[in-house]
Amino acid sequence: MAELVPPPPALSTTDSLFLDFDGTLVELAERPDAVVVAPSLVDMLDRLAATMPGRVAIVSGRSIAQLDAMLGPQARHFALAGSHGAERRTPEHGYESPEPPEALALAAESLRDYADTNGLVFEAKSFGAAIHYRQRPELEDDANAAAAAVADTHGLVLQRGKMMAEVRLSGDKGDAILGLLETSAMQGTRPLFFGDDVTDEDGFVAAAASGGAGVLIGPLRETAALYRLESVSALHTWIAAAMEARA
Ligand SMILES: O=P(O)(O)OC[C@H]1O[C@H](O[C@H]2O[C@H](CO)[C@@H](O)[C@H](O)[C@H]2O)[C@H](O)[C@@H](O)[C@@H]1O
Repeated sequence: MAELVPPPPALSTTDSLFLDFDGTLVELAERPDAVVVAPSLVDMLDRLAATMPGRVAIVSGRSIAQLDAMLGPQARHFALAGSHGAERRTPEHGYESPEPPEALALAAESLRDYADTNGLVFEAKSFGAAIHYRQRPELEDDANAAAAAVADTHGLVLQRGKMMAEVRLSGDKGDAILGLLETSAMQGTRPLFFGDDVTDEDGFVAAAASGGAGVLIGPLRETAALYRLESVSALHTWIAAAMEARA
């Protein structure tokens, strides 16, 4: 595997930034609700959004409600694609989402039962539900099989993630990025997508196909990303340097 270099810290008026949340902007935690969002990070994102009006987006597996709760009112200053792209909020179009099918609620109930029975963390989301086995890693195969069966029963998509399995609506982060690139602020810009997880690979492919690039956060692995940054804090440093270079 060839090593990947960091992206040049150069931002132009023709760039758009797409940022994954968990493991990219914030460090992973033991539980979904234990993530720490430093006020300094929110302030930095706010300044970034002011530097690149309409051209900063968070693209996350989290729901927009979860992102709002963690980021506070400043989350309104950038675009959000939540629930792996099933819902989004942009300055141009406001909030957009499909009607959640009844199957989602039924699937969530099944996953909650499974999590309760097995001592796993259950996470309810707006367009999906997840079970987390970080506290019981020995259940990885069983939890993934259970989530796969629930997804299959209810016609939903199985999404594997870091120490979790989720059932959700179809679509992916690549679709989310391509959709956001059609908004007037981002049209024709070069997308850079920063992400750490396998769920971010669709986004790396979409960014490259649109003339931009993916940036893998964390250890090197097989990836469609063109660049790599070592860690969450390396990304924070990169954003600060990129803003400084533009100032
Ligand atoms: O697309 P992302 O913004 O990276 O969200 C992906 C999932 O992130 C969260 O789970 C992950 O982070 C948790 C907190 O650090 C961690 O405990 C868990 O093991 C990770 O998988 C979130 O809870 C999920 O809903 C997101 O889909």
